[in-house]
Amino acid sequence: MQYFFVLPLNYEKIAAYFANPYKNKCMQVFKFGGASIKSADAVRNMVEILKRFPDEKILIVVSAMGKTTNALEEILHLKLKKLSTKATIQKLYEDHANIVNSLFDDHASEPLEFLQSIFEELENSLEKIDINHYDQSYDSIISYGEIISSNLLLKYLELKEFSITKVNAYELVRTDDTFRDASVNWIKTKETISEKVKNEFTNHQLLITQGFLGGTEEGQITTLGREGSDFSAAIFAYSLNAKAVTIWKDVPGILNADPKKIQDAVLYQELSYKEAAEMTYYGASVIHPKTIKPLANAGIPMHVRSFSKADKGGTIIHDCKVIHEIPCIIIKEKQSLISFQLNDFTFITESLIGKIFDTLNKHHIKINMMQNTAISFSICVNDDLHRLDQLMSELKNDFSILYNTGLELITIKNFNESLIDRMTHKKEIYLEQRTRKNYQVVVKSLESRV
Ligand SMILES: Nc1ncnc2c1ncn2[C@@H]1O[C@H](COP(=O)(O)OP(=O)(O)O)[C@@H](O)[C@H]1O
Ligand SMILES: N[C@@H](CC(=O)OP(=O)(O)O)C(=O)O
Repeated sequence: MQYFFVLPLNYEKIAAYFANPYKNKCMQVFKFGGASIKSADAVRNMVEILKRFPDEKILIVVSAMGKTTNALEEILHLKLKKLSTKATIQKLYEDHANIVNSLFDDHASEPLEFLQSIFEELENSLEKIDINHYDQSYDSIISYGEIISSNLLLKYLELKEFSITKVNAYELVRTDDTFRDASVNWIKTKETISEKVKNEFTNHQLLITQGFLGGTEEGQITTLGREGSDFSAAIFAYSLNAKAVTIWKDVPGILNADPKKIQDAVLYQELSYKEAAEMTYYGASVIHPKTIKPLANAGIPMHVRSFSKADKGGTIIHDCKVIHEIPCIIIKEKQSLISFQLNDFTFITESLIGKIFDTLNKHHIKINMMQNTAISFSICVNDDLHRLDQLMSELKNDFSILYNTGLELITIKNFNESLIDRMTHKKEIYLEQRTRKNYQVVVKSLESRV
């Protein structure tokens, strides 16, 4: 008699191992987000961080400076509403020009020329946007933030005599044409990145590239979803089988709650990939939700460290067995609750739910929480007016639709009753769920009401 043993296999992990069995011991990926390059002083601080690693080959992934992406979104929306964009563009230009003048001093003329020409290009691109192709127009405009920051930082790091060159993520991270939420073609991306980047590292200590951006086979720029630069760092690390990724943030690392919202939050020194992925799934905005998977599959550790206290270790996310029992609070803002109902006492059936799911999928809307009753089906999703308008106009003939905006989704892992009381105090509860370990609630703050 023959016996067959069937083992549970993680095919992606095995494929990653065979594709690249040896860690690229000499290179790592650093990601600097908007906050870490928001001013001239912040950029000088970034230089000090890089000086701490003179013997390392580092691929630097940068986001747009400060709140540039929000400003570009505002410019796009003004343009689509046929309102004047002049003042907002001028302010964005001046914010960048002030940083350039402070950083480059006597050498500012060339970066200022670059800045002028790229802002002219931005204005020309704005003339070409097409409301019928909103997502594509969005990517063509919003991508300017990272293109500007990567070029300015390259020039500054050259001035500071680093051995550095730039590679463009929109030529290397190959995606489909799902604009605003592009999917990565991992095989092509890995091929392109390893070829190009290895080549450039033979002559340079540092490479700089844009976070958040990708590109289609046809050369159109795509974006990976808001706050997607952490994911970009993971894409590059995975493709190069880097030794580690470090994300430099304005917090000491990952805490059991956002320290800007919960005063007594405590730092995790280490987290397993699973725990970290779960936190991002529920909406911990410190890391983009797609970041952990490629790193976990390739076994690459990720450090989250403070850019203002670069001597501190922060949090390491890696393959470890630690399971934290302390409560973890995740507050996801800018939520909408949409309820689909039938007015004739028809029950909500699987086929009706199926129709809602198909439409959500078509418009790339992700559900953060859901619940059904006999005659209604409710979903909590991110406030994205453009996508939600499309969803509701497509389903309005089948359902009567109620919706509330400006809500918060609060998740408490390892909850206790006093914490639930604390978190729901002065809040109106719209939807509530609990399992043995997790508590979730959709609320509206009563204090913010007029
Ligand atoms: N659990 C958490 N631990 C640490 N920071 C958190 C957590 N949840 C949310 N945050 C927020 O994440 C922010 C850092 O992420 P983000 O603003 O995206 O950084 P960057 O844009 O610089 O990459 C912090 O300022 C903090 O307010
Ligand atoms: N600039 C993009 C991508 C990004 O990840 O930015 P940050 O690293 O500053 O969150 C955004 O704001 O969405």
